[in-house]
Amino acid sequence: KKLLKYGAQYEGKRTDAAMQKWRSNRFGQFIHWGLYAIPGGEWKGKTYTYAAEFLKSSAHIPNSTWDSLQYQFNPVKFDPKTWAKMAKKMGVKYMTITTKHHEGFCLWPTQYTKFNIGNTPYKKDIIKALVDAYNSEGIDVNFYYSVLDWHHPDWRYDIKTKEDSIAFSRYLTFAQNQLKELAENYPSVKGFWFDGTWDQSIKKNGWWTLQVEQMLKSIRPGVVVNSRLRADDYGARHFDSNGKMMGDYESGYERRLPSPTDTQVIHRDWEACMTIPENQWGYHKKWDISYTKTPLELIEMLVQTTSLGGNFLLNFGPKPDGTIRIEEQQIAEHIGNWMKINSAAIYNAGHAKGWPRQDWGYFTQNETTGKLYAVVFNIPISGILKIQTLEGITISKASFLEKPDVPITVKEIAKKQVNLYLPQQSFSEPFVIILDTINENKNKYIDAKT
Ligand SMILES: COc1ccc([C@@H]2N[C@@H](C)[C@@H](O)[C@H]2O)cc1
Repeated sequence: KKLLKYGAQYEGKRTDAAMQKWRSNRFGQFIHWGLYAIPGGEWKGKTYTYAAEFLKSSAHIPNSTWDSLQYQFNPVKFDPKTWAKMAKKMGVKYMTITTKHHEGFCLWPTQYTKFNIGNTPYKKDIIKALVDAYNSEGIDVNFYYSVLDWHHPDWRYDIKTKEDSIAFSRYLTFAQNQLKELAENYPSVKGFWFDGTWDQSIKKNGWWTLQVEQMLKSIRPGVVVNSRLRADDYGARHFDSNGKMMGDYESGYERRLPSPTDTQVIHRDWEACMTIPENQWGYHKKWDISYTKTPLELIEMLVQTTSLGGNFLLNFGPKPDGTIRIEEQQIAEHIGNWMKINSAAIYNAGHAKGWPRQDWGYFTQNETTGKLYAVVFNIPISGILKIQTLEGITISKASFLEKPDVPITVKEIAKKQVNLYLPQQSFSEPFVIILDTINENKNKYIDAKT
């Protein structure tokens, strides 16, 4: 065990109300919006297939050229209420917005750099507009902030010389001032999502990452900070050199989920963030240059994440004119229709402890009432859902969440084994079954002697 000054500050899940709200939200909308939306993955007539928010590096564009995009940023069709209403209908309870991505352009009128929304034709504070619109729909707002900054002259990837060290300490002061500004000027912010913290320069300054976490929590008590901000005394990230998670939730699942049988993640808070295309966070003019996930795939990811006690953050990349592309609107609507019927299995729900992984889908369990849900994606040929129950428990009743009066026959066939006989009907969407459980009659079954 190492003695750490900048390691994990506490162990186990936070139990305060703010964290319980963050956890119970479960489903969030990620929004990546910045200057990169303007070229949308294309430069000088060439289409770049790598992530559109990385076009500056993919196309080797110098700062002077890239930064002048700010004089073109004018989302004349931007209406934050339209975005917030779409998000509400989709069923998200929180939204995470890029206040500043790696390009260094700030969507709020920061006093610490001119490279911000105030110096664009649009002028207005996009962050304030989004916070107000989403909060008025009852949706919590978190701020994504990239520590990595391609624009700022004092950014360093590594600290090799005295000059690097002097410049980078100026950068760390700049970044901390911006974060203080964000925490103070937008008091309803509920969390900070840090990115761009993988370089040596940050790993050599773990102290700063703890200082920032502590500063944010003193300005905004209850605010939630992701593990990706944090580096410890030895440069270990997300988990300190003693294996303890830093920050309030693990944010290592990016464009991937834990396996459905990963029993590690259920012990901590975590969040998976997901693109709809294979790998595009910012707007790309060409939607189908890669595979794009279907609503059903995304719903299954949301349910799988919930079943493992995590949050699911689905990304949208708005267009430079301020509208949401039609493909994303259609996916949002499909997911929203599903959530309207089935959100009881998602909101304030989490891992159903002790219930083994099943082939037909996932168990989720309401954290307050203990109500147990089976979310079905794969109906067996037999039409019988075979359920292996928790030790000592059996199922007394099963009913469809959407149509409680449609009977589902329940038959206990052996110890901890129950059959649910589904009605002969076709299902076009994943569906939820509420399971009522009782203690099983212990000596009803005889185990074989072997
Ligand atoms: C392969 O390196 C990277 C670096 C940054 C990212 C950023 N993290 C995501 C949350 C997006 O912001 C993406 O641009 C992705 C891959």
